[in-house]
Amino acid sequence: MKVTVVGAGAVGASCAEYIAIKNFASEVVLLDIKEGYAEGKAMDLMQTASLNGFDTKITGVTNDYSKTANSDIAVITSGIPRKPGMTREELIGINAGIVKSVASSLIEHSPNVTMIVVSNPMDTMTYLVHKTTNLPKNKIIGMGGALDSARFKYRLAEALEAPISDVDGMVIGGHSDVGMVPLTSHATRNSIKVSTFLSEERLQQVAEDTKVGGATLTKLLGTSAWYAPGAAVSGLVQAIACDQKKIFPCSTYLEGEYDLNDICIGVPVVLGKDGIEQIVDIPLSDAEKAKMQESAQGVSKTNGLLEL
Ligand SMILES: NC(=O)c1ccc[n+]([C@@H]2O[C@H](COP(=O)([O-])OP(=O)(O)OC[C@H]3O[C@@H](n4cnc5c(N)ncnc54)[C@H](O)[C@@H]3O)[C@@H](O)[C@H]2O)c1
Repeated sequence: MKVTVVGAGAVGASCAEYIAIKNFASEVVLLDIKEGYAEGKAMDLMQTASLNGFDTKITGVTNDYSKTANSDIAVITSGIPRKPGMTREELIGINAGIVKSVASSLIEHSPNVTMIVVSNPMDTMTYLVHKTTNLPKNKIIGMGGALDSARFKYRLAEALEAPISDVDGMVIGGHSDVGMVPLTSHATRNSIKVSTFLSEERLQQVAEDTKVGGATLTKLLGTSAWYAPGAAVSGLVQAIACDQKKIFPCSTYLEGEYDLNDICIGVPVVLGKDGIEQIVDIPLSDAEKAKMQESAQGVSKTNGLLEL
């Protein structure tokens, strides 16, 4: 199993590290445009192999796509992250050009690759890959909901004063501060609806804290976060590489599901060896349906800024 990660910055390197530590891939290629940067990150990570007990071979390359040839899975993290006060949508001008050219270079050397898009604004970047490549839709996956759901579970556990392993919940919709739809009515603590333990006001607070989870960290760190994003990507890569058939909310191209068309947005999907193997249409309340439609309008507006 060969995995390429484009962008050896904060998220790319964290993602490569988690993939390696989970020890399911034979090879990870880190690629960056900055001379020597990916080579340095790869060497540093390889020097943790004997300490962390993994055999995955990590190599770093400067913009040499021939070294990525025949990758099974490729992750795109290249591009600029947001700074405090910025929205993800503001990154579109620079990141669209980067994502388009990176996707095309990857496919040139790995025509059967499954692509995971991370660069922001992620739903629009996933749509861009869908519109500008000939990859089938099941092989184009946007990562946002897996991270947002992890943040949701963190906030739920905090409110419940319960261990995170006792909590389950999912965030669908667009990967933006206003577009996320945390499914509070579906969230559970060990199969019991969280509304049994938390007031409606507290649940609303959990949802709001989840939606601004990225912005909260960007303010604290001065740039966007990387540990949880890297871990979330590694979870998707593992589900595909190991044919796990796990359900994650991912951005995928919709053709009528959730009453949406011609858009990539976060919905629950089954991930296995064929990438997105099923889109799971779950019943939503009227309020959740309305939030999903509103979220989709926001994503479509950003998609409208693309020069396709
Ligand atoms: N989808 C999500 O949930 C999520 C979460 C966190 C961050 N992000 C996004 O991921 C992206 C990366 O964030 P980061 O914190 O790792 O940023 P970073 O600046 O640390 O790393 C980005 C890397 O991309 C490289 N790069 C730029 N242009 C390139 C090109 N054409 N080819 C190859 N490499 C190139 C840069 O040299 C840099 O090393 C940002 O757009 C950020 O907003 C998304």
